[in-house]
Amino acid sequence: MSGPSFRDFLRCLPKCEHHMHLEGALTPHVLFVLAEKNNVTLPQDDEAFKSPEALLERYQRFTSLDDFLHYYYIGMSALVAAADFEALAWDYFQHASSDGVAHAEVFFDPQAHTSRGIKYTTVLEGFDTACKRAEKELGITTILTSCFLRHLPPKDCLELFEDEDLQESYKSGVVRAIGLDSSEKPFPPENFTELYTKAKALGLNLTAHAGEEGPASYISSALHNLGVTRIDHGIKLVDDQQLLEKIAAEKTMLTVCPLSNVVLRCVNTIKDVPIRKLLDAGVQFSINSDDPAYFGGYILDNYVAVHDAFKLSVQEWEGVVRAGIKGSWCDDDRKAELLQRLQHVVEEWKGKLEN
Ligand SMILES: Nc1ncnc2[nH]cnc12
Ligand SMILES: [Zn+2]
Repeated sequence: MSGPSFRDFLRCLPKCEHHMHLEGALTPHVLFVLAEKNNVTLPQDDEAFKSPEALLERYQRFTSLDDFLHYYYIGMSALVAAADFEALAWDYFQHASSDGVAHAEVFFDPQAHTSRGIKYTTVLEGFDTACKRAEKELGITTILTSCFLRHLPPKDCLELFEDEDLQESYKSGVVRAIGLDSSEKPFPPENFTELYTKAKALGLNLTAHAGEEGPASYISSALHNLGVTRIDHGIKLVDDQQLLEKIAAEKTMLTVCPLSNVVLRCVNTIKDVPIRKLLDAGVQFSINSDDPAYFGGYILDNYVAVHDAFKLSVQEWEGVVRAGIKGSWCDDDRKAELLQRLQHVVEEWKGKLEN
């Protein structure tokens, strides 16, 4: 009989997920079911849309971030009713729960829906209902982050940010952060300074994708011009030693997404994700799934892939999970609770894994 595995240990850790796009939980199967229900016509001229199986096979062959985004935006055209958004998010939370996620800070892309005539309030109603259910039934605390699409004109992003429905969602606390995502190059963070200045004035938490495909200078721009308190991806940080030291000293957290980086060809293999370099430099980071339905794995698969490639010790895993808890935007009581749970899990597993 085999003993407990490292995967079991990693599952038991009270993990925080900080980088997950709810629209990225749309599996090919659900996409086809919703397209049929909502009378949405999928592209006829792309063989990949012949069947869910063909689409899944196409997902194994992404060539870049933009190649993925092409499918990601078509996919979400199947989402129409509040119930669709709710079902999508609920499906994610169930996966997150079985992977041992304790706290989830999740992204969504309002412009990808409002641009095709879906009301922001419809999207939010669905996602917020699923978040409340996750808190009640699964004990997962949640934070919603509205992301702005950097390939669109900054003035359009600003206009949507100032829309009455978005402002209401920020002021009521239903949405507590903003982010910046989509095609990274050539859309540098400084294009969005005004948007972030306004979001900061509302007391929102600030983050931005930077240094995924784009250069390390996008990371410093996000920090200096946007005032973000964390960086999504940020793997290009290792190209700038001075910035690496500054981020380590200031304890700015990176939300690293290993399987995503491999599937989108930002790196060749998991071993090329700079996990060891970040650990050695004392940079705080969390490990996340990004778009699990597109990249072949939820959060635990990402943890396991990192473990298989880098063989972190129990103590190192404790440090990664602790950094994720401390870098979360939940309140101090929740953080204290999760830190205590972490200590118990590590105590319990130390003996089991080292014997
Ligand atoms: N990995 C990623 N990078 C940028 N924008 C995204 N939107 C969804 N996933 C993304
Ligand atoms: Zn992302």
